[in-house]
Amino acid sequence: MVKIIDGKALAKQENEKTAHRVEKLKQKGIVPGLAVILAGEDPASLVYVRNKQRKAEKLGIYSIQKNFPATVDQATLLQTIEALNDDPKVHGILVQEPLPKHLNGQALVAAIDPQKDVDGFHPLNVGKLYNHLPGNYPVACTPRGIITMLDSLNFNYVGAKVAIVGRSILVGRPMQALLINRDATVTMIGRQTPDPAAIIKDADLVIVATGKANFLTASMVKPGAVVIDVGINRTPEGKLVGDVNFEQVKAVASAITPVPGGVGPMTIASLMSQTVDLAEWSLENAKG
Ligand SMILES: Nc1nc(=O)c2c([nH]1)NC[C@@H]1CN(c3ccc(C(=O)N[C@@H](CCC(=O)O)C(=O)O)cc3)C=[N+]21
Repeated sequence: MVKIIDGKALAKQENEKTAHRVEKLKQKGIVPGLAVILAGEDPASLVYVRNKQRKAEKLGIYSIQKNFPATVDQATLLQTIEALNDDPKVHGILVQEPLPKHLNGQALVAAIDPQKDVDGFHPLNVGKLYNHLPGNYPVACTPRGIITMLDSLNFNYVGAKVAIVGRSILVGRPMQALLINRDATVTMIGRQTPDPAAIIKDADLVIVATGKANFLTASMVKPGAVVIDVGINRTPEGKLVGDVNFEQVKAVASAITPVPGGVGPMTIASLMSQTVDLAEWSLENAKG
């Protein structure tokens, strides 16, 4: 029997822990703070940003939103980031993707104080993750949520063969680092990869983040593999679907994430717990 990995239930568990940690911090006089910067009116972004803010408030996290028109210039956003870097009420800052084309997203992320980089996208934090350095630093929220899901299955990383489809800095690359740091053998699949189907068919764990509905079909998957679907696509009828043909693949996989109710809710839960991590770490740093 296939296990459907319930991202909503796991996110609820994590959020309960987060709310409890927020309470403890409040007893020490600290309210964890999250600032979200949004430029433009991408409809999906508006939904995610609203969800993040709602969840933050529900968990007792202080939430600030900085909204700008799509025409906002780079300097204004840099000034906003600098002010948030200096604001002691703010422990986590993120710049919502995608950004309008005229803006330099990398320069914005690099301007965030690495200790407030709640997305884990700052080059310093990416470098720490890639080097598998010890110590506390933020990591990208979607891969972090996927690790929580795999841990809930007691997934055996050591020696596992993993195929990751998609090489973005949001998902594929940090996912690769987290998995190789756990002694998995990871193959990255991009547009130019020869014979991706053969690589996927050999994998014990397949993570798909391509943005193509129905990319992964049953015949591509090794029987008993674990399948994680990071995709979010809207069908012409307005239905939300992932990158995996769920109905087909669930007949072959040993465990699979649904869309919606899989990776998405875990991403938000990870963002919330990482905001609290940053607040806790700032307290430790203040002690010296
Ligand atoms: N700087 C930055 N950080 C991000 O973490 C980030 C981003 N930019 N840009 C866009 C992606 C996407 N993302 C999602 C979060 C939650 C759901 C989510 O909750 N999905 C629900 C369904 C929500 C719906 O109905 O649309 C689900 O899968 O069950 C989805 C996608 C975060 N992202």
